[in-house]
Amino acid sequence: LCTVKGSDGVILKQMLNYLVKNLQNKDVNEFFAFPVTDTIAPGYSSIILHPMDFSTMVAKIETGEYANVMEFKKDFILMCNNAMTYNRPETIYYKEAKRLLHLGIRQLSKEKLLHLKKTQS
Ligand SMILES: CC(=O)c1cc(-c2ccccc2)c2ncccn12
Repeated sequence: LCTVKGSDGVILKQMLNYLVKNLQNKDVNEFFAFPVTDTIAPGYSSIILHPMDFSTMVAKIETGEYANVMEFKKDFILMCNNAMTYNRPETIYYKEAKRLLHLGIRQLSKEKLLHLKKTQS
């Protein structure tokens, strides 16, 4: 049961869960599924000060930390930019981040979200 006040929170959560699932499906190697550790990426935590990954985004959706889609989009862009900062352009991680970023920006574009909102209501 959601009160009238809380109803938009439920709809936003549904929408964000739909969007994060769509984006995760594009990360076929699951490079962005979990936080990058210093073990697999030497010096990562001293180079990347604001780490982000899909599991963290999913947790933030559940705990209602995103007030709107724009805040969610910011974390997605942060996650891709981190990978394009730490990894060299010739690496698969950089390339995957660049591809994911472009696919995500398209999916999160205003017109796409407007259409999604219409289909939701
Ligand atoms: C996202 C990212 O920067 C990343 C993911 C990985 C990664 C590799 C294997 C399995 C899961 C994540 C990674 N490994 C070395 C250097 C960077 N990375």
